[in-house]
Amino acid sequence: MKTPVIAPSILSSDFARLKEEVDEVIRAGCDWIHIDVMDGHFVPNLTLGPPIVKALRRHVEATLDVHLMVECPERWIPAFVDAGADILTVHYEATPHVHRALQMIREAGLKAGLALNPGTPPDGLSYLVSDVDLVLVMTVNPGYGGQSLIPSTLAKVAEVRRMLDDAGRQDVHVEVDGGIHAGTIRRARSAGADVFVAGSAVFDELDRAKAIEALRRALDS
Ligand SMILES: O=C(CO)[C@@H](O)[C@H](O)COP(=O)(O)O
Ligand SMILES: [Co+2]
Repeated sequence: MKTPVIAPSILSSDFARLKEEVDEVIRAGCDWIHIDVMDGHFVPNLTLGPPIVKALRRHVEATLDVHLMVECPERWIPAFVDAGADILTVHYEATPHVHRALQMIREAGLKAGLALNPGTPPDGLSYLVSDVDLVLVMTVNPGYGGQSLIPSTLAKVAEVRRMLDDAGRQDVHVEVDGGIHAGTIRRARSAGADVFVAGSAVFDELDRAKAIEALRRALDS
């Protein structure tokens, strides 16, 4: 089983103090930072773009795990590559050319992620198992932090892990995203996830190191 990774999502951080916020979770031992890019079309919220990723890249060594909740993500891949993203995850539902989008990410030398909304069956993954380095299973409907995990998505986590292992892709990360906190992380781990996005569970707390430690303890419980 892959070593668990906690990836704090900056969506719930104080954007006016972003560098300090990110430094704080890195000091607490996190080496992935989850960055939610929303365009107000694919999801009903608007967040940030390549300049913020570029600014963070100048200051942090952490893995920048960029979650593109945007229509036609293939249009944005070059800009986020130039900005310094390490992982670019595109939504299966966001383009008719998802295979091409994944190819573009890899051709640029980055890790390619495929995201599945709660209502999307994992069947399409069977045609893409060779083209992904990460599968992000949305455990909430995308667009906002602080939502509750949708229990039915955990069966999909297990199905995705099984599909990847059956295809000999044990190397591919399975990331869960949305509603992950000390009360849900263990179930997500048991279902087969190894990367755990945590936004409000970390940044809504005053003591982030304590919040991250609580997630780690819950993982081991
Ligand atoms: O992509 C998204 C939301 O669309 C997530 O990355 C959220 O940022 C997770 O927030 P929490 O549910 O952990 O508060
Ligand atoms: Co996300």
